[in-house]
Amino acid sequence: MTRQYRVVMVRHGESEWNLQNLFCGWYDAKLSDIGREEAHASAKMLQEAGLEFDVCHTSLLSRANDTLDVILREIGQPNLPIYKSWRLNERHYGALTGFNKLQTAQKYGAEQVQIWRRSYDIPPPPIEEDHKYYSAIVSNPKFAQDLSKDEIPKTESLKTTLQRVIPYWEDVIAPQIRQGKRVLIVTHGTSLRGLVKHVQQMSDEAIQKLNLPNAIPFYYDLDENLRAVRPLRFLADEETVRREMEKVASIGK
Ligand SMILES: O=C(O)[C@@H](COP(=O)(O)O)OP(=O)(O)O
Repeated sequence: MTRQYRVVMVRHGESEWNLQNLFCGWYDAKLSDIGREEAHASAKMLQEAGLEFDVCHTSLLSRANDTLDVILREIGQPNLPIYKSWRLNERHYGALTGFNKLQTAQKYGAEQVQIWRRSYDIPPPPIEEDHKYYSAIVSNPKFAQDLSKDEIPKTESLKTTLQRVIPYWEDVIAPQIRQGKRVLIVTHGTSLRGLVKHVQQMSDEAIQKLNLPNAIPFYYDLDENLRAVRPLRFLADEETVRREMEKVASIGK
């Protein structure tokens, strides 16, 4: 019989900067109060689906780390091994970091903003040293262990994000899945879209239309080559998923 594996993924709960509709990227925004509640709700969905884990993966950013902590406590697995990597960080939003998405659309046009947000390979303009949030990002001590200041990206598209996410999947996550470990990944919109594209072998065009909601877990059943045997499945009803996806797709209020 062909061996099948499962992997579960969750985008973090709403962050303070999601709430304010700001481009966030590598800025270390905290979870909002709603985001924390969403993390609890997410844990409940995992529990109701009877899912348990052996190991989990997250980025170096608080919004993903704190969502994972809430989930693990709530599902009664607070002591699971947690792997944290910069490779799972959100895409770097370059010079757009800290700007309001709607105001940016009013300035540059909604079409341009959607190109920056969702195109496969067109990155936002790079962040410059005099940018308000440049120092907060390059001086974040969490990044210093793995990256020199010069190695921290200045901007990233989905394509360049994938170039760092996929080696992590192949070298760290995939071997654990093959060993039969039940893996949970809690990270960000773009790093997850990179994983989805890879696992589901989506085209550069198709992935541009996918908007991942905050804190609704989804899973893949994988074949022996760790490719999805069917599209991702969310642990929420279709109407909720559709509504939450639309919220993410919109440039916002
Ligand atoms: O960086 C950001 O602003 C959001 C994604 O924003 P969009 O690409 O959906 O505009 O990332 P996340 O909240 O998943 O960490």
